[in-house]
Amino acid sequence: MSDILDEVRFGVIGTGRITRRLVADIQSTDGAKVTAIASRTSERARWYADQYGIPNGIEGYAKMLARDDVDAVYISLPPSMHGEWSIASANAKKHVLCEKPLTVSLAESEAIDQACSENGVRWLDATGWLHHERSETFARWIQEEKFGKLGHISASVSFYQPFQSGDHRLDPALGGGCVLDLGWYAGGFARFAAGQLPEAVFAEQVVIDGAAQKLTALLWFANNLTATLSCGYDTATRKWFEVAGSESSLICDDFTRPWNDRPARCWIHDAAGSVEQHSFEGHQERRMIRKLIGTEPLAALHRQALDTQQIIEAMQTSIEQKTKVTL
Ligand SMILES: NC(=O)C1=CN([C@@H]2O[C@H](COP(=O)(O)OP(=O)(O)OC[C@H]3O[C@@H](n4cnc5c(N)ncnc54)[C@H](OP(=O)(O)O)[C@@H]3O)[C@@H](O)[C@H]2O)C=CC1
Ligand SMILES: O=C1CO[C@H](CO)[C@@H](O)[C@@H]1O
Repeated sequence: MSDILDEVRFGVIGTGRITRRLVADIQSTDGAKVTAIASRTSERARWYADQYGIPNGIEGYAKMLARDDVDAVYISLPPSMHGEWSIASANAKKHVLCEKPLTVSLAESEAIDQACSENGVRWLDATGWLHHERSETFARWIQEEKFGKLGHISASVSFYQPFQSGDHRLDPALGGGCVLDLGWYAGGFARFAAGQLPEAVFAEQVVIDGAAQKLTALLWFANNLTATLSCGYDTATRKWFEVAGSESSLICDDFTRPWNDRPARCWIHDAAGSVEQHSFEGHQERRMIRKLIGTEPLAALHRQALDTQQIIEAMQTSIEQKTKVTL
């Protein structure tokens, strides 16, 4: 029996920067295709559909959800709109692939999980790196204690962003700011490597032009495992992740979305000074889409997403109250 449904037809909501990448990823995934794209305006919907070879360009997101030729929805909107449209998609009996960050609060993320479960549809957040073969290998290595006893995790995620006016990343009302936008990657990696929620979190942000543009955080896990997170929009692409153990340390670069035309790398440094390089081929987004439209349980990925949302919420509380927050 195939682990993939015969053919899953995706509708896309939103026509932003990342959409064209994911549309191409869906179109090139076995068992998936894009049948419709919805925009706030008919002009943009039609232009986008023509440009990217999508059969239907639709004005208004709700109309997409009423279509019979859509089985799953990819939601590519500013973060404050993720909850509303994911839940509406689930209630319309469509599977949900929602961009990161899943939502702007743990309660809203849990509501997506509940709506999908009540409607018998599947959901994933579009956090591509989790699905790369490299990440799955890290999880196995950590499980096998390849690095010895874990002592520290470090995650740095930054992009140099010369913002254009109106960018949702600068608008707190749209879920903007790097605590959610980039903290999702860094906090998510810490949760992934630790395999659990932290016991406590302390975070600080730097606000520039009305939005958080830098984030620094400390996380404390059980058994004296600690993590440091550093995110920002003010330095050139910096996507380093490190897992340090009693015997060796794992370092990897280009973490969030390794380009498809070059291998994803990592290095293991041991106490004697030797360095081992590993390379992984593979297309993380296609693997992610196949998991969504497949039949394997997604509970562990849901837990990862909900825990990441909880870490972000704890960081937001810590920033607001200027105190260490216990989870
Ligand atoms: N997985 C990844 O690697 C990446 C993920 N992302 C995530 O994808 C999502 C979208 O980001 P990005 O593509 O940069 O966003 P854009 O600003 O480029 O696009 C967002 C789209 O949302 C729609 N929209 C609806 N209401 C609003 C509003 N009030 N303001 C702005 N746009 C609105 C618009 O589509 P329309 O007008 O057609 O309806 C717009 O094109 C975010 O959650 C972001 O975090 C971003 C980059 C990479
Ligand atoms: O997820 C993301 C990765 O790339 C961007 C930089 O262009 C981020 O801001 C974004 O939201």
